[in-house]
Amino acid sequence: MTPEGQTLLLDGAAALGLALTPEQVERFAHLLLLLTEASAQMNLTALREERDIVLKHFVDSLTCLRGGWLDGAGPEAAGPVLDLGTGAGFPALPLAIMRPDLPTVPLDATRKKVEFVERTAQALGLARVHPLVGRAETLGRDPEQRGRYGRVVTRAVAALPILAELALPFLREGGLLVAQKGPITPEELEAGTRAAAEVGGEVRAVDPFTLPLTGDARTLVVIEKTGPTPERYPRREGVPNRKPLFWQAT
Ligand SMILES: C[S@@+](CC[C@H](N)C(=O)[O-])C[C@H]1O[C@@H](n2cnc3c(N)ncnc32)[C@H](O)[C@@H]1O
Repeated sequence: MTPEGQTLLLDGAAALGLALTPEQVERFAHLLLLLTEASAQMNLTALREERDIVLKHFVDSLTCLRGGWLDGAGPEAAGPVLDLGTGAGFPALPLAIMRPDLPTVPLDATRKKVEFVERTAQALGLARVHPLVGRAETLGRDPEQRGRYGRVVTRAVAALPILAELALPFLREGGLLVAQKGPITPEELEAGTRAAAEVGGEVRAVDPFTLPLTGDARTLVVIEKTGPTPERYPRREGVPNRKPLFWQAT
């Protein structure tokens, strides 16, 4: 990582109230190198410039720590953290760099992305990261996965009603979905609120903010699992996206 990239990382994290240790900066630099090398070989992420990766992947991922919603996750009684639709490992890998104590499960339907996340977590010495390949619709019905997690994080994956249907089955009651999104319309929020109620959840917080240094609009939406998810959810693969609950697919 160039000195300019390191300054952006430190400034962006500081704007979120996070002071990075030299070891964390070193791990982010290593992640940047591995991501850049792998992106030359396969279609992992659209971002190629160091500035974009640092701000729009690393700092953006760290915004899942806003509000302290992930506090309390991790111990056996609270349950691990699932990153639903992790892609090249966002937010899971930056989160694990900040919180190596948290058992974190990055999940994605695309095997080559999950293999990249697994190799990278090993190379960075992030021993509590255990990636999983598969569709959320199917894994959310697997008795080993359903109700296993204390938190689900998810960034840039789907509209809120779809996320509610895919994520809530994985959570224990009292667990939280922390969804990192761009700007959210009142219609999407309304549909997400109704979908959450349908699958056993309630919206706890809607936190609009701007991404440090870029000024891009972001929203953190937090949904608590307040009751059981009915057996019929999630619906079979592809249906939540094609026919989102209470929402017109675009
Ligand atoms: C736009 S990418 C975002 C990746 C990453 N979260 C990020 O912010 O860079 C969406 C990812 O979600 C995954 N995904 C979408 N729907 C999924 C599902 N139903 N089950 C598992 N993975 C899914 C896709 O394979 C893709 O890698």
